[in-house]
Amino acid sequence: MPNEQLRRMDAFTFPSYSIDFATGEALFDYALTGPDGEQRFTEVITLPLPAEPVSDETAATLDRVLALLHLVAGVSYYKTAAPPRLVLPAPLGPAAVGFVTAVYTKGLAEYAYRNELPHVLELRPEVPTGSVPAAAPLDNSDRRPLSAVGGGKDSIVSLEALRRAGFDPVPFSVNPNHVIVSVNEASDLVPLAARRRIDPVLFDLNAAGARNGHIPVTAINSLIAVATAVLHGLGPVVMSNERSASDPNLVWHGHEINHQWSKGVEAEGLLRAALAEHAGLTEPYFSLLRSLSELHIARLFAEIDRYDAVVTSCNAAFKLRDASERWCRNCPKCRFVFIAMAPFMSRERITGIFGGDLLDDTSQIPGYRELLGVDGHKPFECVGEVEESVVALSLLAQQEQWRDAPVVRALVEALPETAWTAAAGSDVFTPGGPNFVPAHYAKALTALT
Ligand SMILES: CC(=O)N[C@H]1[C@@H](OP(=O)(O)OP(=O)(O)OC[C@H]2O[C@@H](n3ccc(=O)[nH]c3=O)[C@H](O)[C@@H]2O)O[C@H](CO)[C@@H](O)[C@@H]1O[C@H](C)C(=O)N[C@@H](C)C(=O)N[C@@H](CCC(=O)O)C(=O)O
Ligand SMILES: Nc1ncnc2c1ncn2[C@@H]1O[C@H](COP(=O)(O)OP(=O)(O)OP(=O)(O)O)[C@@H](O)[C@H]1O
Repeated sequence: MPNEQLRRMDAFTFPSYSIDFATGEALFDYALTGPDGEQRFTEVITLPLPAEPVSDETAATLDRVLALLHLVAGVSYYKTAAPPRLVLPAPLGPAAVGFVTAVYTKGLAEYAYRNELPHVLELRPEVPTGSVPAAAPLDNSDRRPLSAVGGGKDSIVSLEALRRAGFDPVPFSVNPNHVIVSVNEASDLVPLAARRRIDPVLFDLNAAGARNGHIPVTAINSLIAVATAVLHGLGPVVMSNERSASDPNLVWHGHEINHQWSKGVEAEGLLRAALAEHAGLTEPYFSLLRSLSELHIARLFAEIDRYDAVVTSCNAAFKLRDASERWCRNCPKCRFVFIAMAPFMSRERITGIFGGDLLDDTSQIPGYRELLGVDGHKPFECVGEVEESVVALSLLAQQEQWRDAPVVRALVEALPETAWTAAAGSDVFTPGGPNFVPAHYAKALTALT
């Protein structure tokens, strides 16, 4: 469909979804409608099937989770046109409506900002009137947790914390690539995996110049994980989303724009509430690392060395096409993770993990100036707060192995006195802030410290 017709689309709708229990294949249908006709999309998500037949109770709970996933996974297709109307297919309770509204507004906020589409920030779904039958309550909180693995340092810290505390976690990933497969192999745990196939029509529309941008992918992966946990009779989905993920990058038209919104604590609370209301799940999902800063997590990661040859946090390694092998060593995330890990490792070890020494490479200085708040705003990437980068730099400046590295020297000179004062009083190693970690899981983190 030509781009001009896409831009005249009036509504985004959700015609149907279904699951085939013989294959685990779930189909999610979407439609953009407008004066020039309709553009349909189908996303296919294949869940791993359990060995035992699926009971009616499990199928009923799963159906409720898939109903939420259907709504949330629509963001990838909505964004090609950004029509003013978002028309939900069935009545929905207030918590679920609140979650879906936030996913399309706050989750698409960076997309709205970059495409200059302020109406997206104000989008309100049209919800058919009617009551929603109450879901049967399901408390699986004492079962083995499903631990989401993204291949980076954070999920490795959670996996090891859960294992060492005796929770016997099941690693789980959506579309595991070679990095995730290697991390799972290094863990020696038996993983579960789901497959997600975006409708190829989307790539054709992108190539033809359709609107594009960042989407709240963690919300989608989270619901696929919850669906898998329900299907396998497992316990809570354990995420590794840190405290700093809740911090916005900037404010635009009075709205916070946060690249990592669906990793933040607000999204976590809204998803939990939606799952409780719509699917009856009492303890479905939480982030074990929520109270920790990225720098703190990097320090914990340094205590674990069995994943050094495989750990990869760089997003370029997770592209659907033309992915990098491991760290690209030239993006904000590579720069941030390097400076966050460096204070807690030998120079030889971190150079081995990254395949190079970023603090020996002066072309990295402009990127580090952004991370340190000297230039521009916090990059639209999964990076920690400015304060965390400043604290990391101050630790490096005190270490013989790092203080004369050319990038460290240049950055130390670039930072104003006020930044050092802030770093000296920083609480980056003090856990804090709201979290949803159940009481009996709190010991998992102390197992690592
Ligand atoms: C890997 C990556 O960063 N991708 C972002 C990038 O996409 P790009 O075009 O360079 O390559 P692909 O990832 O192969 O995607 C091709 C197109 O497919 C569409 N698409 C992809 C995944 C999806 O779930 N929905 C989609 O619609 C999209 O049109 C792609 O162009 O740039 C895109 C545009 O800005 C981003 O949308 C891609 O981001 C992925 C969805 C992605 O997985 N990103 C994560 C690495 C990521 O950003 N994680 C955040 C968490 C944020 C959150 O709130 O969940 C983080 O680490 O901070
Ligand atoms: N493909 C995936 N399948 C399942 N969960 C994922 C996937 N990718 C990321 N996640 C989860 O989403 C959350 C955010 O991902 P993120 O990339 O920030 O984490 P990470 O890979 O563990 O660590 P890092 O921040 O070092 O990259 C984490 O809980 C992670 O486990």
